[in-house]
Amino acid sequence: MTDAQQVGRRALHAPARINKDKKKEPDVTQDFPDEIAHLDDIKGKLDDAIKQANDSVEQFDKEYMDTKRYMVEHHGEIDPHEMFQNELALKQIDSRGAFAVEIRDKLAKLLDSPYFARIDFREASKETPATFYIGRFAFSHANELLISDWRSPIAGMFYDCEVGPAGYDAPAGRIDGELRRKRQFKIKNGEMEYALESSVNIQDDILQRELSHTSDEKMKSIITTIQKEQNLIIRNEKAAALLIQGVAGSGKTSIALHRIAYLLYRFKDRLSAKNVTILSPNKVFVDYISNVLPELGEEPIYGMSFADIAEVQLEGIIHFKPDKDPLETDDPKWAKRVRFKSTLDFIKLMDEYLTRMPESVFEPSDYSFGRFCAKSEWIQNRFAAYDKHPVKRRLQMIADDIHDRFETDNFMEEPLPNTRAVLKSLTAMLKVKNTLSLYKDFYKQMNISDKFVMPAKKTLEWADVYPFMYLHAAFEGLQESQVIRHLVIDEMQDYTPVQYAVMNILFKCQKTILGDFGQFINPNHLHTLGDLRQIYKGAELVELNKSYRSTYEIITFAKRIQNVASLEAVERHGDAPDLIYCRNEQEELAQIKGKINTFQSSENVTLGIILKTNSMAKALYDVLSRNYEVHLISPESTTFMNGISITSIQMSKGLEFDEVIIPAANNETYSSQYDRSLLYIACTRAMHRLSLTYTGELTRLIGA
Ligand SMILES: Nc1ncnc2c1ncn2[C@@H]1O[C@H](COP(=O)(O)OP(=O)(O)OP(=O)(O)O)[C@@H](O)[C@H]1O
Repeated sequence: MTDAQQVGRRALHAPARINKDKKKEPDVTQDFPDEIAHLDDIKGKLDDAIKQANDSVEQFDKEYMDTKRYMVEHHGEIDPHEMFQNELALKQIDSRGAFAVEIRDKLAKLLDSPYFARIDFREASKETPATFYIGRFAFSHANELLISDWRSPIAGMFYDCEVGPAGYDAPAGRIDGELRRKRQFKIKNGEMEYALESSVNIQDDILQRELSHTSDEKMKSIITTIQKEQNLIIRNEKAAALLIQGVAGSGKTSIALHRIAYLLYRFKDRLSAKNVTILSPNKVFVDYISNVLPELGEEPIYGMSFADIAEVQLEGIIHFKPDKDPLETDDPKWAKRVRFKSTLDFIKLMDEYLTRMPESVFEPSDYSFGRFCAKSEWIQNRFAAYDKHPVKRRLQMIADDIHDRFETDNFMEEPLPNTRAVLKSLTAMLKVKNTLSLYKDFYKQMNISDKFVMPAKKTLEWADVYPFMYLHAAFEGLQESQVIRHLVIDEMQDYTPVQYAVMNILFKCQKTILGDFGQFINPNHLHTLGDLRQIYKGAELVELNKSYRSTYEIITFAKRIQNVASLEAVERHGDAPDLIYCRNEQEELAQIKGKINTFQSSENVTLGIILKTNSMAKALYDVLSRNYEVHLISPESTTFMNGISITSIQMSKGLEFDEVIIPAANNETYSSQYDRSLLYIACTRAMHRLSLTYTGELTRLIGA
């Protein structure tokens, strides 16, 4: 921070963990008496509003009970019409009551912390500035807007602009002017903890203060400290597909969720939480992020995995095996098959096959019924005309056409075949009857039969599931989603081009796709960010290079493992990572137990013990659970909990812990280039403290 900036700000209550030099702490009441008075005023008005909201909730309750009682007491006497009217009334009271409860709950949350910022903005056309307080939700009282929602256009200036010339895009057009003042507050339990006047964009020390907190059980909202580059992503309304490549801890997941909250607010008339879904790596992660949207006053969104989608699409068509853990599967032929199907070239191969497929599988002949006839050339022409549709749907459309044509010609009212009978005859003209035969044919035609192996009858291995769906889309068609209007794909680097190709068929909607190609988890995936950009040609790509999660020391250490040149740490300091040599495994276990004991007596809330594989995690869990209360996060787990978690690197993706221990950090366990990425992921899960224990030689992946 420059001297000028230092002068431009007055910290009224220096953040506890940051300001280590013991300056006299400023007094909030003395330095900002106007803000204390304003807060009291707002609290009074919120109290009023809460009372009114309570009255209205009680009123709806009473109305509901009265109507219900009336219906019960006059059950035999009420005619069906009146009964229907009463039931309708009940439903309406119920939904209005639920709305009143929602308002009351929002007000109660506001009372705890009504706002976190104030901006004074003078529009160019006006003489005096207007004051806006910015909070989690908007609040109006007696027709006066007292708090603006953080997502409102005007609030955008708080994140984007410094004091001086500023402006924002209002629904009616651009409004320019001057930002005269920017203040930030921390209000907790209705009390002002600190206030800060600032001439710089979001204060670093407030950010640091937020980051230096110990973790919560679930991911939390970051509206008070959203950074300018993050705000740009959150408020991007236009991009049909937004690709966010961000280093570990850069806030990708957090921003994606805030973006959803923003879009739900901005397009409330056409977008609701049920129109949004997030594709994420596992159920623990879905649980971990589940609080963010409710905290922002929105309904939670639905989370699903690629396997969930495949199950829905392939039900009754074919079975499939779950993906194998590449770290625990020693099968080079399988690995080769998986690698082969993980590239953009593989889609190109499928596309090459698909351009010829319709004509090669359908060989029409004349279709006749009595004196009626549809010539093969005519059928062929109709088939070509419907080339935007899957093969089997085309046949359905031709069957309709034939039926219509015969009916038009049928002036003698002779008996005619129904469409189903016509379709049956047309289907008989197909050389391939189902997608499985087609899928096999693809491998045969392309001379790659060795790349397709079925683990059991009518069962695909995981690497074939999405390629199969891709062909199925062209042959029979997939069930495209009409409900989903925004799709979020997290951990984008984990999915192959063909999986994206299928997603694009299923979800023709706006997409936020985020991840980090520096955090590769699957050694058998060969695709790159460049491939993804080829798939999403018109997409906007945003890169985030600043890591907010971990201390400077942890990030500097992680860079010794994987030298991501662009990776930048925030200036938040902590202990240097601890590298602990142990003579043997018993000693290593004793060291881990020592670290657990220290953790238990510290103020930290979460400790992650992260091992390379799921089976290593299970083995350590079996030992430690004899003496400690520990949670195992395995692929079957569904929830994230405070306390001590033992898990694999694969399962730790997307999660974070106050403290992380990485056992077995030796050459034997971590040696390949691929292990580099794994170790990097494990280290960057730590927020405040990191320890690595090892026997033998320390992994050589940790550079100087
Ligand atoms: N502007 C911010 N203000 C406060 N905290 C932030 C900010 N941006 C990110 N964070 C915090 O940084 C941490 C990492 O965020 P998040 O998990 O969204 O990052 P990510 O990029 O998805 O990480 P990874 O890829 O490593 O899983 C979270 O604790 C989040 O709250």
